[in-house]
Amino acid sequence: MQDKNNKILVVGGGSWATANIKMLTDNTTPKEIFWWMRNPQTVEHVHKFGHNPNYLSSVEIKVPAANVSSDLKTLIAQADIILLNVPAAFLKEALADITPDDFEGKKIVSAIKGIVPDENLIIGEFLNRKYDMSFNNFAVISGPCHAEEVALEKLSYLTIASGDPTLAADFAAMLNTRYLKTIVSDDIYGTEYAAVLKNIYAIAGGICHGVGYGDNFQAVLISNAIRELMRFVDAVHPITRDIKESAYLGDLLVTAYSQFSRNRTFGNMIGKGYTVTSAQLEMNMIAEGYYAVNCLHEVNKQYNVSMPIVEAVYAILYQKRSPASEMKKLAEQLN
Ligand SMILES: NC(=O)C1=CN([C@@H]2O[C@H](COP(=O)(O)OP(=O)(O)OC[C@H]3O[C@@H](n4cnc5c(N)ncnc54)[C@H](O)[C@@H]3O)[C@@H](O)[C@H]2O)C=CC1
Ligand SMILES: O=C(CO)COP(=O)(O)O
Repeated sequence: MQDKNNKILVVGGGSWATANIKMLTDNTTPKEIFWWMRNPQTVEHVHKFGHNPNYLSSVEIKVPAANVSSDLKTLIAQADIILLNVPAAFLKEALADITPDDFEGKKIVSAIKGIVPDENLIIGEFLNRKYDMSFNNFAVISGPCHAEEVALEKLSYLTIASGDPTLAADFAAMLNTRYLKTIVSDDIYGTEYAAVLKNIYAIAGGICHGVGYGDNFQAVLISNAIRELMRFVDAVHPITRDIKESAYLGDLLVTAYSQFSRNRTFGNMIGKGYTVTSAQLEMNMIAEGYYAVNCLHEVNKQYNVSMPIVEAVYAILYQKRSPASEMKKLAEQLN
């Protein structure tokens, strides 16, 4: 990577941002890392102790204290590449003071797996429409990868998708480590939408578990989910893609089966009878699928793809329908 692109700002203070800081600093390609965290007290804790007190607190933060701050505008001015990593529901709020001029000449990489509420736009589209960002200056990081396993240095694979193959390859080279391998792709839409949908399917899986279905049913649900996902991404962005690749099927599998999955955990609580608010309070982490299903329900009005799993989750979370009876109805439609 040319020197011009070696100043990287990570935006967000959650688990995945912390894991991304670890990957970037464990990788030996020369670079300078900056980190934006919303909360000044958290910044102060990182300055003093070199750990994020709230998420993945065992990870040692090897970023100079002077580069960690809650002043986003100033940090953006210093960076070449901005890695966005706040949940989609809070992205507009995080960027409230940022103008298209602030992003001028910068590359933006999104590690967010969500849709911007109200706008109903995936992150690439949102930045393109609101900040005039070109898809050639944009990349997405996705794939089956839980922050908790990165902290444990368990072998993981990420896909970097961009309109610019050089940006994808250069950013991938900044992440590769002993425990992290990268794959590059040009499918921004498919990669983003697959990541959004798998969160909804993980909620569905969690709800089914919560209401008492077993592993046999879960396997059928997930095999229907990958077909539903394929129908949708093919309708939105019809290019040749192999849905069995890690960024699509792999991401769905990890979220559907891992003990670390936020979305599945959230769904499980809903299935057991928690309200949305009590499940959210109990988690202290964000289940993107909760916000995404509302957006997807809207976006799909334009495409009319058959999405019975998305619709069942929408009915449970937004129309207060009974998880048990919605899942019973859904079960009739699966094969
Ligand atoms: N955790 C993971 O393993 C992975 C997460 N992602 C994606 O990364 C993005 C960030 O998620 P995580 O790091 O998992 O989040 P998290 O659930 O670990 O942390 C929640 C984050 O949301 C912030 N937050 C909570 N309430 C807020 C509010 N009212 N206003 C502004 N910010 C608020 C918190 O400060 C924290 O940074 C999501 O889009 C997620 O889908 C992607 C791959 C893996
Ligand atoms: O996207 C993720 C893993 O690839 C994280 O989301 P979950 O925690 O819901 O699985």
